[in-house]
Amino acid sequence: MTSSLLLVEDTPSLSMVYEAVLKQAGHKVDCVFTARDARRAFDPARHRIVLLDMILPDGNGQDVLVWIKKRAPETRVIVITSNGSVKIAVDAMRMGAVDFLVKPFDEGRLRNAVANATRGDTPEAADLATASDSLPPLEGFIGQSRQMRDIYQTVRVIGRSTATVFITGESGTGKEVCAHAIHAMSKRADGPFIPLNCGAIPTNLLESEVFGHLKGSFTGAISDKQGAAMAADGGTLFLDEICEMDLNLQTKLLRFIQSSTVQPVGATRARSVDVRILCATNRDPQREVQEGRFREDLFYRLHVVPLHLPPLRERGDDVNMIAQDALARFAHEEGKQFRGLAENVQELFRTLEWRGNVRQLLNVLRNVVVLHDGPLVLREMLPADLVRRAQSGPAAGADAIMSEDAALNALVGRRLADLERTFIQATISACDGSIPRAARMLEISPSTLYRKRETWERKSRDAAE
Ligand SMILES: Nc1ncnc2c1ncn2[C@@H]1O[C@H](COP(=O)(O)OP(=O)(O)OP(=O)(O)O)[C@@H](O)[C@H]1O
Repeated sequence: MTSSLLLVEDTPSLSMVYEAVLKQAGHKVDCVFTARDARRAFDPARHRIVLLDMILPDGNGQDVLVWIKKRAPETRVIVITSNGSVKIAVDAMRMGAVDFLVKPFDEGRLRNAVANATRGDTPEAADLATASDSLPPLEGFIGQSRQMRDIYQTVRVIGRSTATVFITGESGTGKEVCAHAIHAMSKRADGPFIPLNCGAIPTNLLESEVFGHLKGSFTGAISDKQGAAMAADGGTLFLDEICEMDLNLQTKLLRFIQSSTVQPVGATRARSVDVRILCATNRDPQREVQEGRFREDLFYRLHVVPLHLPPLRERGDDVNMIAQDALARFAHEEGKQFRGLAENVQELFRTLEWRGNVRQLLNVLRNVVVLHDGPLVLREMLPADLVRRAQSGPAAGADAIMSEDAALNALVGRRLADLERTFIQATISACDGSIPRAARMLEISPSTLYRKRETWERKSRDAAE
């Protein structure tokens, strides 16, 4: 039997265009317009590739996809979705679709998707093999847990779209790493990636950080300033801790998203920009909406594709993979001999709550490396409060807790800058990764803490490169 492509698209004009393009590319095409006809017409022996619109007049395409995959798992289904419904495409990929086309798409994209499906080498076909352990993590991520492999797969799919992504997850779970990975997978990868931490900037300065200002527009505006939105033109703007933005600025952000124009403070005219927005929060955004702290219309505008990063405690042995990598890096930077983690430390790491997640883990290891030497990280080298919190084992024996004198002696001879970093990081750790709480405890402003943390992270990155 000659093979043919089954095209399920209910808009007659679009169906005709797709059919013409595919015929020109040498394919035979059977066209149907409804879910019912798709089920009737589908013949596994004839239709090895199906192009399936997700919105049909008599049902939804997802049900047809499931129906087809049940009968003929080897059939390659390419789904068609409307602009803005990338989440549906992502779900369809999880259900076994090999590729997706977001309307409006051009002829070339249609031909390529079908050609790839015919050869069986769609990027997604490879991604579906993620299920196999072979797919490497995304840049910046370490970990092979099922939860994280799901994240890598989703990021690979949504990276190619232009949709806004709303990343949630506890503090230190890797939301910024994730945003960067989405940017790096996208067509904008050569454009700028501009991260902006809305929580780190005092409220009265945030508007000018986002949208820029003109010289003289307010006291202290001594020269024109380009905001993050303009700097991200042609690339990606990552708004971290978006829920910290006040309602007034949220309104301006909404206008920016709707109009794709930026109006710097003090300017009379708006300028067009082409920016993809990614945002993140460690709060529950729906609750923020319910409690009136976050505009509902902005939330729905941003919440096109939600992505939730699991806490470290749910990622199994990822914790020790990350720890091992960080240990090697920190030991190299500090000129220490550490080679690995003692067995009981690995066990402890697997059972800890890690309220500050990966960042807390990195801080703990940084402290250990600064204060001790290897070859192994031993349980007694860990901060006493961390060991005390552990649920398993005999917890903190009195021996494990250094006396104050011993602790002070261990510090003498170290550089003040290292001590400040170690001390601040230990405080953040003790506050479960919460910068605002740590700032209160240290009696300094959260923005100072954020700035210090960013400088350290940048230095570590530079040293690693
Ligand atoms: N899976 C991972 N593997 C290795 N390093 C990671 C991983 N996830 C996060 N990190 C590192 O942990 C630190 C915190 O990550 P990141 O800043 O992306 O977290 P976040 O969720 O954005 O935090 P916050 O909520 O405080 O803004 C960074 O140094 C990052 O490089």
